[in-house]
Amino acid sequence: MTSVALLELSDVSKFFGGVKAVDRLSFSIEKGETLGLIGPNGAGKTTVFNLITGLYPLDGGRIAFKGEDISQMKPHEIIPKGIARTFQNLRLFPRASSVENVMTACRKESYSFLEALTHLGRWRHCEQRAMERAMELLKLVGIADRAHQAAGTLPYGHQRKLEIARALALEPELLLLDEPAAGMNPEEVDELNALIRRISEELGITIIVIEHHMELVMEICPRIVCMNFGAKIAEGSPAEIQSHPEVLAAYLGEEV
Ligand SMILES: Nc1ncnc2c1ncn2[C@@H]1O[C@H](COP(=O)(O)OP(=O)(O)OP(=O)(O)O)[C@@H](O)[C@H]1O
Repeated sequence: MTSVALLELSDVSKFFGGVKAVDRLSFSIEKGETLGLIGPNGAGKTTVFNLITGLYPLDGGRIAFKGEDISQMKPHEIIPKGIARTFQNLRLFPRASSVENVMTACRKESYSFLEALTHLGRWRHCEQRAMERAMELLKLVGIADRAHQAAGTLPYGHQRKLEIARALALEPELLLLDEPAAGMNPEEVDELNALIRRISEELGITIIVIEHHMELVMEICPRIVCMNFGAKIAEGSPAEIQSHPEVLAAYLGEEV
């Protein structure tokens, strides 16, 4: 029996008017892999994440998660299947504390309206469990000391880590990271490198990472897909990608 890829994109397309944002793109990722998705600005990378998570309907092709066709599903149907993401433009609740931001994603058990109103019964138990889990995740990403600070007042690098903690609270099998190193200083990028490895190795989560920080991508991703103008132009190991003529041409003037 052949094994089924965790996620498989087959001939996926998305058009915005005359713009081919994603053009017959195919790639797959196996459970446990960390895959890099790179390409120049406007190549279509974020649109790929928006298609995988159901934010946009596909104009062509098919996306399968664990063998199940999720192409027509909405985000609220896809997320519980085990796919979580972070956003290029952060989407935190800025006035809520860090721990509250993570707790919004943790809560899974249900309680009655009356229990919520009175803060009694299952409500108290659920809140306690969610708080403990959220604190564990803040510790994992290295910002537990900022648990009670308003998210919007955190340094930018910390906000990025907080988004990762919130995505992890959904207990995903597949984590999509959209430019996690954006706005981070070199020390924070090193910490992010270690964090992504821990998420992969200790939590066993499969990861696709969109990133312009080439050194980081080359270090953490054994396999990389490179896009340009919506299409895949190369796929391979960091060494193969760095010497690929089409990749070099796409990044003309930029160091890969
Ligand atoms: N909602 C939208 N409406 C219209 N055009 C869009 C929309 N989203 C993306 N596009 C266009 O689709 C193309 C791909 O955009 P996308 O954001 O996916 O690229 P990207 O590779 O993530 O770029 P970057 O690295 O700059 O974030 C671009 O030409 C962009 O302008």
